[in-house]
Amino acid sequence: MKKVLVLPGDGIGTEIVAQGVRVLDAVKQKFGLQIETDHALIGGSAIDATGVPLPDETLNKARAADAILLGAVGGPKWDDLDMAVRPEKGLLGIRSQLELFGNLRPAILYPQLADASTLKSEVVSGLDILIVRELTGGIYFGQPRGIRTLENGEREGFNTYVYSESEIERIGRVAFEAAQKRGGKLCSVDKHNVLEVTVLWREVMDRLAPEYPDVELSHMYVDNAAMQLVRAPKQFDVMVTGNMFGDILSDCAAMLTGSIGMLPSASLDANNKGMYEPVHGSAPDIAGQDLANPLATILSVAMMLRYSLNEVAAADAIEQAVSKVLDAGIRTGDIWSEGCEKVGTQAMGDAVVQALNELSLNGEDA
Ligand SMILES: NC(=O)C1=CN([C@@H]2O[C@H](COP(=O)(O)OP(=O)(O)OC[C@H]3O[C@@H](n4cnc5c(N)ncnc54)[C@H](O)[C@@H]3O)[C@@H](O)[C@H]2O)C=CC1
Ligand SMILES: CC(C)CC(=O)C(=O)O
Ligand SMILES: [Mg+2]
Repeated sequence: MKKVLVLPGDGIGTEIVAQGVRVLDAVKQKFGLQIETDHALIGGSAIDATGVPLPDETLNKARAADAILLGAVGGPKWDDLDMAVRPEKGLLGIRSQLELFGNLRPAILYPQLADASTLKSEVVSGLDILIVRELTGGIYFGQPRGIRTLENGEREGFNTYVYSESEIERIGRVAFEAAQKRGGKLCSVDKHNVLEVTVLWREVMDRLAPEYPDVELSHMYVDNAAMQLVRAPKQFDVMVTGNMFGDILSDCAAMLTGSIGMLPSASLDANNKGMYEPVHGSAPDIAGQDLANPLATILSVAMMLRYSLNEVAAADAIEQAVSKVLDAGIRTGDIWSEGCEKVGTQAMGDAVVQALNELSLNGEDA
């Protein structure tokens, strides 16, 4: 029996994870999977219930699980330097405690959503890129950090952008291996002209390259990468970058696919144990209104089945069910376009479950 820990979190986290769990239950039934789920608190809801954003009980359950499904954390109620996500706590705490350094963020445009993309369809049609983001180091974790008062009474805030060679090498290997399995192109994104840490980053990527002769490595500055992502995104296959640049570039890539509500992610340790979550946050502006798009979370369940639970057929079935729902013109508001049926979070979950149930086990319609 495999164990999945479910961490709904805050805001829309509870709404979207509920749909993800329904879809997981549906594939369990369809494929006879032996997977048990348990729930725990994280983020603001954990602060409210226990006083801390990452209770020991949650961390212990996470360590014992084969995979974790997370919604999102944080919100204005806890936004004292976002207590719910801070590195030593909450979301960044669980990522670093479990050493989930390898963050895979695929940005795929479903052809049915070409109209929802912010770019012209000829620029994005067929888009399929993978952003590999280092997740447990870099400026989000570097020490020292803080806000201090200077002698003149003025305050200054400071953070440290630091990566060791071994941290760069291990994320580099994840990216090179991903590129080998995909289109054979890897673009490493840095700010080599300004930041010493990324001089080292580039050096390590170059040093790894001869071990992967089937991968064509290139380098790009992050400002240009942001521009190229919206100018000609199909030039990219796999992109690898540090924690903060990857955070920003993946939200940018999200809009190429129509909405941030479409982007799933996997955060993996060295043994492919993983936490799976949508790329977006807790969206307090739409929380509790049945407006959130649950597809990023549902697609994260598919990634969980593929990467950590080794249930590839079930993962494929979820992705096919999502595609069928989009074929049928069913859309949440964020991906809606003229002529489509606008539905809420729960109805989108209903539609995916129904499409799954209608698939035959060899992937064709029943
Ligand atoms: N992984 C996580 O748990 C993350 C947590 N956060 C936290 O979330 C809170 C809100 O952060 P924001 O910067 O507003 O980012 P956000 O990603 O929560 O929202 C940005 C915009 O995208 C929309 N949006 C996000 N997910 C959506 C979905 N599934 N369907 C439709 N629309 C969606 C929101 O309504 C909002 O207009 C903050 O407390 C932040 O710290 C932010 C990013 C990631
Ligand atoms: C706390 C943030 C780093 C979360 C976030 O924006 C992300 O992981 O994409
Ligand atoms: Mg982000």
